[in-house]
This record gives sequence, structure tokens and C-alpha cells, in this order.
Amino acid sequence: MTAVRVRGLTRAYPARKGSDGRPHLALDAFDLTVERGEIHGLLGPNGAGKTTLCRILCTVLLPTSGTAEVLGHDVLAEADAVRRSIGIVFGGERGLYGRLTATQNLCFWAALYGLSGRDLHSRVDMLLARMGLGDRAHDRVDTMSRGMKQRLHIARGLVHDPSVLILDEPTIGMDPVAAHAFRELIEQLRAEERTVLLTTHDMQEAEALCDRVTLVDHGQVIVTESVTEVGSLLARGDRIEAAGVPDTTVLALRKLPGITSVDASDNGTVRVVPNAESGTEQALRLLVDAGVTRISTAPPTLEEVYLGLIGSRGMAVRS
Ligand SMILES: Nc1ncnc2c1ncn2[C@@H]1O[C@H](COP(=O)(O)OP(=O)(O)OP(=O)(O)O)[C@@H](O)[C@H]1O
Repeated sequence: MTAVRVRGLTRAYPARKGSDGRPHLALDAFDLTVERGEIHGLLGPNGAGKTTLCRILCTVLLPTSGTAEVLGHDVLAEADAVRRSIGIVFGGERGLYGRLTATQNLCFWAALYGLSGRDLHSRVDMLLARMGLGDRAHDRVDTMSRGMKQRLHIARGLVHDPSVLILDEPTIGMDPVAAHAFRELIEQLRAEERTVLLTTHDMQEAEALCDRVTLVDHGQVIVTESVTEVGSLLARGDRIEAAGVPDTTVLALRKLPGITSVDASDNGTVRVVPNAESGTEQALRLLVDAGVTRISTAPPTLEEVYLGLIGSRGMAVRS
């Protein structure tokens, strides 16, 4: 069964001041299918419509037109069933009560989902332990680090054991160690056969975690593709890395047609980015003819595809 099915989804907001007076379409005839057990990335610049989609799927925002279903339940007609099936995790500070302890926060949410008594407490204790927060269970949330709050958010999203999880910018504000732990957690969720819809600006994160990605811009789907195949969208040939490349060969590479860039470092390592398949072939031939033997090729990364299709708007930059 499909986990998330969105067809022709449109969400209009009132026209902005200074605009042409037409409603602003945050989502515009949006189609998306997320299979059960899939980790699906939703990537796009600020204002692309990702949060609007997440909010509609969680039943807290009404669509203007079109349909959205979670595990076959319509978000409008069967909102209760959708809420039981889906957990949402927001990035940043939203959604937790700072003056309450971690345990109190989770008990509150668990009670809202109808848990009580021993079930409630064992579920809360289990989730806190699982998120590595067992020793902070009785600390106020506003005394916790961002990474801890983020793990608490994830515990909150799992409190009613949903089979579909929506993670909206979950690693925002996490340091690299916390972000690494987060990736391990996603792998656990995958092993539990949960479905995850993950919005992020971080291309490396998406590439590492997702089975498929949907690139979004201006409320519309640009493309949905598996992470392993997404590089072929550029259809510009594999990137080449070579070591021990003589200076004369670097100059010759730069003169080849079908080459976007040739970056050479002082130690003779060269990275060639072609803009056509023929560019890859010619560059390889030139390197081999020059006696270079340490050569590797790789398809374009998700980051390059994003840059090619959307540009550099809203992409995370790692320091
Ligand atoms: N309540 C609202 N009223 C009017 N316009 C809104 C409202 N919420 C969102 N929008 C607009 O809808 C568009 C999509 O916003 P949305 O928050 O869904 O984008 P996003 O892809 O999640 O962006 P970000 O990456 O910044 O979170 C934006 O142009 C935004 O300004």
C-alpha cells in the first residue's frame, strides 16, 4: 500500500501586498507518491512549499483543491485516521514546552493520543531511553541543548507509534555529532519499516539517507527520482578525478570541448566536470594517453543536480 499519495494538491494564500492581486499558490497542482517503508526526501529552497505540504498531510492545514491521503485515508474526510497514522517532527524550537520536563512533554502528547496509565509511562520511558535522554528525563526542556531538544522532538513524533513520520528540517541546529546520530536513527526507523518523509536543505544528508527525492520549487514538483538515478538527470557524463596529472595535460583538458571545469591542485590531483557525455570520454582518453593511471569516475552528486535544476537558492552549506 502507498504511504502518502498526493494528487493535484493546491494551496492558495491571499495575494501579497504589492503583488498583482492574484492569490499566492504555495502548492500548485502538486503530485507525490511515497511508498511504504520508503525514506523520501523533499528538497527545495525557502518558500518552495515543503512545510505547507507537511502541514496538509498532518491535517493542520486545509488544501484549496486536490487530494492527499496517508495510508489510504483522506486528510479531509478521515482526519482522525490520518492523525493516528502519522507523526510529525519539526526542526528548531517549535512544539515543545520549555518549562515542562522531557517526561512531562511526552506524557502530555501521549495522553493526547489516548495513552494512559502503565502503557503511557512505559512508552514514554522507552522513548526517552531510545533517544539517549534517560538521564535528562526530569530536566526542564529549556535547560537542554538544541540536539537534545531535537531528539525529544523525534520521541514526541514517535509517541503514538505511527507508521509514517514527517520530519521537517529535523537536523536544523544540530552539531555534526548529533546529525550523525540522527542518521543512525533514520536507519533504525527504516529497519522498523516506517515510512519517512524528510524535508531538508542538506543535500549530503538527503543523499546519505533517502531512497528517493522530490525536488520542489515554487509549489511545484520539478522531479521525483531515486537517489541512485538522480545524477543521470543532468545527462552530462560522469565527473573524473585523477592523480599525478602533468601540467601540460591539465592545459590540454581545459581546451577540450564539453568540459565545464578543470580544478587542479598543487599535488597533481585534478577534478574534471564535463557538461556532456562526450566530454567525459575525451577527457578520459586524454588522461590515459598522457600515462595517467590513477583515475576514478563518479556520477553527478545530488548537490550538483540540485544546483543544475534549481540553482544555489536555499541549499545548506557545510562548514
Ligand atoms: N500563513 C501564510 N500566509 C501567507 N503565505 C504563506 C503562509 N504560509 C506560507 N506562506 C507562503 O507560502 C509559500 C510556501 O511556504 P512554505 O513554508 O510551505 O515553504 P518551505 O518550502 O517550507 O520553505 P522553508 O524552507 O523556508 O521552510 C511561501 O511563499 C510562503 O511565504
